[in-house]
Amino acid sequence: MSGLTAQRGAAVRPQGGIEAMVNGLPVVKMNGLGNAIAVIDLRGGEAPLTVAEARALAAPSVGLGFDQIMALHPATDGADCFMRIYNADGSEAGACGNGTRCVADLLFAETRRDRLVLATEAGDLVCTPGGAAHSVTVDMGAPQFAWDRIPLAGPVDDTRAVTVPLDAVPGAAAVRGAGLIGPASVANVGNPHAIFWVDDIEAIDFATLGPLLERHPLFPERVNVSLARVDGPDRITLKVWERGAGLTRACGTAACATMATAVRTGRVGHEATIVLPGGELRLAWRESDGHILMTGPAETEARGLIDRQNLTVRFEAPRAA
Ligand SMILES: N[C@@H](CCC[C@H](N)C(=O)O)C(=O)O
Repeated sequence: MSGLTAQRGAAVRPQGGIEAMVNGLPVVKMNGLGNAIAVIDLRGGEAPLTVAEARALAAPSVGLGFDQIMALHPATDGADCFMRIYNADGSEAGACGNGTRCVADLLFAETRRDRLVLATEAGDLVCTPGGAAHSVTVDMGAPQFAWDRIPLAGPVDDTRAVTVPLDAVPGAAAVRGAGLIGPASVANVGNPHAIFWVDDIEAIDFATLGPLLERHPLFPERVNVSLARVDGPDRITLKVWERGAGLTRACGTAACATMATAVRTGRVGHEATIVLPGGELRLAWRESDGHILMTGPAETEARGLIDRQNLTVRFEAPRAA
């Protein structure tokens, strides 16, 4: 069994690769370019995770160490499953690019199919194999740019260059490198993103500025914040402060939003490599339908069972090589 398997008395869904077992919820610890993902299977009809459960599972003592949980629920409208996405702070998100690749990688193995439709609150995502082993291509849909779809706090004519006044945030203007932050390009790719185009990413104290920008009053639903440096007509280096998770090794949706806004502002062509601290993603903005295609890896680290009563995790012993 290649999916999220676990040992318990009786499998509820013997056909499934991600089987709900009677003494715990199966969980797979994965990563997409170092973005830490926990995939939890609730397709047996178990109750959705609560904010408190998601937060408790994020505690370092539990050992899951995730940036996001992808919780799988029964499919609706013919999709292969419905995904609810939780950040480490317990908040829910409409999209997670790296997590979607992780789920698709598990379900490719479980279903032996090479096309999956994964439903989210923000829409259906079509996943296909990305070429190399455990590489996945996700059609992330069409990005939105209207101010009220980001959303922003008030009308802005040109969302390609939005001024984010630092004096609205106590202390922000004094942070090292804050003066290097110009207007942001904003986009919603199932979740909200602000991309600041900079020449020197490392000159900015992002660990301090990131959380201040995430909660800037311009963004009523908070925002994922990226620092982007254009290295050439098909290459961008990116560092991301994620809403609800902080600095992560990679953020798939940030790469998608960066791609869309970079094309929109004439910075790159329709295909590019986005370089994140955890590695590279291939991005394409398809002209025929305006959809963003993201290709990158998914990696499985460990499988285990969650005891939902006590919110603890027991990992399977690693298999002998
Ligand atoms: N890591 C993700 C994005 C997860 C959600 C985000 N933090 C939000 O709250 O919108 C990705 O790979 O896209």
